[in-house]
Amino acid sequence: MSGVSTMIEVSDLNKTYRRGLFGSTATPAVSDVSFKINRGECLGLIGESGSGKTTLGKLLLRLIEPDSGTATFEGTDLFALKNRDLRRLRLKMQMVFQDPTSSLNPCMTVESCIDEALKRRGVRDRKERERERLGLMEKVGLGPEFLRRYPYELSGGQTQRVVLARALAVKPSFIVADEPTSALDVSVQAQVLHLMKNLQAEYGITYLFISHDLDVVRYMCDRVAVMSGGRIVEIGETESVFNRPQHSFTASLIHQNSELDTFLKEKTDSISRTPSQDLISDQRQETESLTQ
Ligand SMILES: Nc1ncnc2c1ncn2[C@@H]1O[C@H](COP(=O)(O)OP(=O)(O)OP(=O)(O)O)[C@@H](O)[C@H]1O
Repeated sequence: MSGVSTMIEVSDLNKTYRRGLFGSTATPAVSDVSFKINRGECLGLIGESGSGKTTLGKLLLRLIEPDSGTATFEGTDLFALKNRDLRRLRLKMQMVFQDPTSSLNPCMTVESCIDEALKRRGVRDRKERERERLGLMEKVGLGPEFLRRYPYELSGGQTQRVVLARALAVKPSFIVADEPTSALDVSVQAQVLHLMKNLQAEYGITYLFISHDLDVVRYMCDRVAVMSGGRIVEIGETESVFNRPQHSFTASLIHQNSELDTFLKEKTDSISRTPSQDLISDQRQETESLTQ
């Protein structure tokens, strides 16, 4: 593809969690993982629970350290960075977690949360921060009145919007979104996904989008990587992976998803049909008995 440039390049990344005396209990989480993320794209990461998706996201943000392997971010060796250089790079990378409520400090108002992020970016002027705060709130679809609220005074969807505003405050170029909407109601989920897509288009943000929900991944992502047992078993354009999976694991994941969809649809249909049909037939019987 012409005009495609690499933002992140990962080679042979490995991470094993160790616990117990001298690390006697080992859980391999990421094994020999290599892939690229292009600038401005949304790369989806799917796979069964425990396959290493979150660990991979955390490794890319240097929230945890790898055992071996390399990763570059815009050509810079990610794992060689220290202190100030690492702090500077961290401003370009943000993470949005599944549970928005635990992402915000409960003792800080929305205003202080966003203000802190702006200060971290080095915006010294108070008036300038105030202007940016209002602009960010508008971008995520929240009025200025929300600035005075504490996290416990927000709904799940509003909290995730604040989390996005705070992430945007540092002007990131890369966001790891780990199940960002799975704790939200379906209608709110759609609004937040739509917002994330708009923000991506407006700011040219690159996403690593981790999700169990294949429909969400299909809507959001340009390409998708499939993880199983700590390895990436398949990576490609989203539609081609969904329509022509190359790996048996991907095929079974898609199959399970469509079976689940059918099951849930049948359940919802029967739940929404049964009471009203019962009610109609009850009413019919009542009417019939009244007219007899
Ligand atoms: N801090 C930790 N210490 C020890 N083991 C861990 C730790 N975090 C994760 N693991 C283990 O590493 C493996 C990969 O976990 P990870 O959270 O990356 O998977 P995941 O694909 O994101 O799962 P899920 O979809 O359920 O969130 C799992 O076996 C998990 O139990």
